[in-house]
Amino acid sequence: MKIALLGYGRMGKIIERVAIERGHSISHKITENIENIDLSEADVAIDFSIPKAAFTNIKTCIKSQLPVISGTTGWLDNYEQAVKLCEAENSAFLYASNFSIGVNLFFDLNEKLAKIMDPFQNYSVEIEEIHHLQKLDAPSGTAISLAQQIITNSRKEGWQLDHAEENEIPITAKREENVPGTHTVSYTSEVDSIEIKHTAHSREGFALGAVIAAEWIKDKKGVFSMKDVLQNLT
Ligand SMILES: NC(=O)C1=CN([C@@H]2O[C@H](COP(=O)(O)OP(=O)(O)OC[C@H]3O[C@@H](n4cnc5c(N)ncnc54)[C@H](O)[C@@H]3O)[C@@H](O)[C@H]2O)C=CC1
Ligand SMILES: O=C(O)C1=N[C@H](C(=O)O)C[C@H](O)C1
Repeated sequence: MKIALLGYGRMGKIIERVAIERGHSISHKITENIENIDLSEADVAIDFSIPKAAFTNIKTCIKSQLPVISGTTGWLDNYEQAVKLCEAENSAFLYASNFSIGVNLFFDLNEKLAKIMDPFQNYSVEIEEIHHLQKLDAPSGTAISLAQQIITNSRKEGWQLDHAEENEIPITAKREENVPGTHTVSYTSEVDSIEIKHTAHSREGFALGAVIAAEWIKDKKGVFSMKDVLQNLT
């Protein structure tokens, strides 16, 4: 499979190595605007770029009938538009705030825990994410996914960075040198705390999940999530 890498930074370079190890080749290594680039040689595009470029990259691929997966975070205001365009063009698109298989298992745990905890209103829930100093967006896309899962499975109605109202989930975003990505969901009462935590030890897991998702979407049409990919792995 020939892969167009939209974004060739920290993630793009690791994805290149993982993809080659799995027998694929890289047709494009793109680090700037793709609108005038011929992508016809590629079988699939993997977008790990920057928040302000992701939507244009995704639109360009959808309009060219090039299946595209995106891991770029911080562009989700335009997500619904990408979904509508993909449906209108009968193309293929998958966004995941986190491609790591471990984080997607953690997402399942988070949904289950939110349901279990909801009747116990003496526990307050909060989310903490820690990432490296170069990260452009806050809170992380993964923290937003965790918050949305809790909202769907509890009485919480929204989330806020730092200061949340009673009916909202507070998210704390910390930036520390060389942290690939750590997420904690905690429920605290006066007498105790319950926590679930995912710690990425490197970026390998994100990259492997992205290549697996790209292999999976290659011959499909539609809008997908990592849940669709994982259903077919087990
Ligand atoms: N979903 C997931 O599993 C993960 C998501 N991420 C997200 O992926 C994105 C990229 O992360 P990193 O590789 O660490 O960032 P990075 O800053 O190392 O790389 C970004 C790359 O995008 C390029 N770029 C800039 N404008 C572009 C354009 N118009 N089109 C294509 N490329 C362009 C830059 O030249 C650079 O090569 C971030 O949004 C990050 O939050 C990161 C890790 C895992
Ligand atoms: O920017 C990163 O590095 C990461 N971004 C993603 C996010 O915003 O959740 C995923 C991962 O945590 C690494």
